[in-house]
Amino acid sequence: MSVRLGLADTVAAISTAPGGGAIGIVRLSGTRALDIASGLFVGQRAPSAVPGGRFLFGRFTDGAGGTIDEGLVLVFRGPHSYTGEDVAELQCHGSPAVLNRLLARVLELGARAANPGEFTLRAYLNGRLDLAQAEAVLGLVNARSETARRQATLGLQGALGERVGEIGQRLTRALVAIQALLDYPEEGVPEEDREIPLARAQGDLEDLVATARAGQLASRGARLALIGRPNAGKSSLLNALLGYERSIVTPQAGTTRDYLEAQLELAGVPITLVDTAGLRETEDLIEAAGVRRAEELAQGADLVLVLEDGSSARELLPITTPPERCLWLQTKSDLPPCWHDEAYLPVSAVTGQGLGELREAVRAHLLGNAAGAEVWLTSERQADAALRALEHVRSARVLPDDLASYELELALRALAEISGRDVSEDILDGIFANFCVGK
Ligand SMILES: Nc1nc2c(c(=O)[nH]1)N(C=O)[C@@H](CNc1ccc(C(=O)N[C@@H](CCC(=O)O)C(=O)O)cc1)CN2
Ligand SMILES: Nc1nc2c(ncn2[C@@H]2O[C@H](COP(=O)(O)OP(=O)(O)OP(=O)(O)O)[C@@H](O)[C@H]2O)c(=O)[nH]1
Ligand SMILES: [Mg+2]
Repeated sequence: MSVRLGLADTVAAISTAPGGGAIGIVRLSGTRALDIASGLFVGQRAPSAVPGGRFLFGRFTDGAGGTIDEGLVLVFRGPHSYTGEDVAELQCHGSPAVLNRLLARVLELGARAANPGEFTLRAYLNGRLDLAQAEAVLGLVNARSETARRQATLGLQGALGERVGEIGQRLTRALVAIQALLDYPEEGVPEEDREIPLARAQGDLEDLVATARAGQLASRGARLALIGRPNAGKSSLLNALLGYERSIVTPQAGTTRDYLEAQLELAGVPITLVDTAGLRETEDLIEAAGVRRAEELAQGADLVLVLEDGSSARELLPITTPPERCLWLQTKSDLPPCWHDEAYLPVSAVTGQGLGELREAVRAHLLGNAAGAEVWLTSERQADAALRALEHVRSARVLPDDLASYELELALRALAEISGRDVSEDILDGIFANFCVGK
C-alpha cells in the first residue's frame, strides 16, 4: 500500500470480523459515499438526502431490482465522521454471503476496495487523529489483554501525545535559552531556563523509554519457558498456573518430550507458557531432540523459569540464558527442603504455595517500572523515536552551546515523530500495513 493513492476516490470494505455475526457492516468513505449508498438502498429517504447523524431503515438491492438484504444505513457527513469524509455504513445481517454481495454491489457502483487500515489512514490524513492515536486504534483492534486495551484507550484519548508535548515544551524552553546565550553571551541565562528543564526532560524521557518493553509485551504478549531437570516439576507448575491439567505429569523422569504451549493472562500481559523436556544427557533419540528444543526455546523466551527440585539433592543445571532473563524456582516446597538458596523462590504445584509470589515476580520482571507509569510507549516505532530523542538530550547536556542547540533540535524532531505530522511515507506505510481491511 502507498499513501500516494490519495483521497480522491471513495473506498469500501467489510468492517466487521470475517466469519458470521448477527450483524455486519460494509463501510464507505469518500465524496461519493452517500451517492453510492443511495444507488442501492431503497427506503423512505435516500442517504444522500438526509443530514449527517441519521439512520435509515430499508432494503439493499442488487442491480436487477432484487433484494440482497434489509438493514440500516448510517449517514455521516464530513468532517463529522471517523475519517473526516462523508461516510455511509450499511448495516446488514452478518453472514459472509450477505456482506460479500453487498460489497460487490458498492464496488459495481464505483467504490474502490479499501486497503488495510485505509479508513484510519484517511482519518490521519484528514487531521482527525495523530499517528500515536492511529497506532492506538490498531492497539484497540488487536488488544489481547486488559493492559493492552487500557494503554490503547489512553493513547486514543491522546495521553501519549500530551506526555510527549510536555517534554517537547521543556526542550523548547531550554533551546530558546541556549540560543539566547549564543546570541548574547554576556547576558547569561538562569538555571531554571536551561539546566532544570533539560534535566527534567531527560528524566521524563528515561521514564518513558523504560515503558517501551512493557508496552510491547502487553501488545504482542510474552513467552515464558519452563526449564529444568526431568522431574523438577515443570509440567505440574504449568498445570497449576493454568488451573487445569494441560500437560501430562508422571513420577517418571522424561515424561515431557516435545514442547507444549498454553495461553494465559498474567499481570495483564498475554502469556504463552512453554513446557519443555527436562534437560539431561540421554540415549533416547526423541528425548534428546526434545532437550535440544528446550534449549532453543529458552533462548527465544522473554523470561525463563528455571526450576530445581527442592526436595532432592542439587545437580548443576546447564543454563546459558543470561541471568537477567531468568527467575529461579525451588519446586515441591510442600516437601522437606534438601537445600536453601536465597535466590530461589519456593513454590509448590501441589499446595499452590508461592504461586502468588511467582505471579508478582513475573509481573515485576515483565513490566518493571512501567507498572507505575501512566502512559506507555506501545509500538517499536514510538520507542525508537523516544530513544533517539533521549540520546540527543543526553548529548546536548555535555556539549558546548552551539552543538547543544543542534542536538536539541534533533531531539525535538525525533519527539515530533511520535505524534507525527510530517513523517515519511515509508513510516506511514509501515504503520498502516499492520491494520486489517475495514479499519
Ligand atoms: N458503527 C461503528 N462503530 C464504531 C466505529 C465506526 O466507525 N462505526 N468506530 C470506528 O473506529 C469506532 C468509533 N469511532 C468513531 C469516531 C468518530 C465518529 C464520528 O462520527 N465523529 C463525528 C461525530 C461526533 C458526534 O456525532 O458527536 C465527529 O467527531 O465530528 C464515529 C466513530 C468504534 N465504533
Ligand atoms: N510433592 C510435590 N510433588 C510434585 C510437585 N510438583 C511435581 N511433583 C511431582 O514430581 C513428579 C514430576 O512432576 P512433573 O511435573 O511431571 O515434572 P517435569 O519437570 O515436567 O518432568 P519431565 O516432564 O519428566 O521433565 C510427579 O510425580 C509430580 O507429582 C510439588 O509441588 N510437590
Ligand atoms: Mg514434564
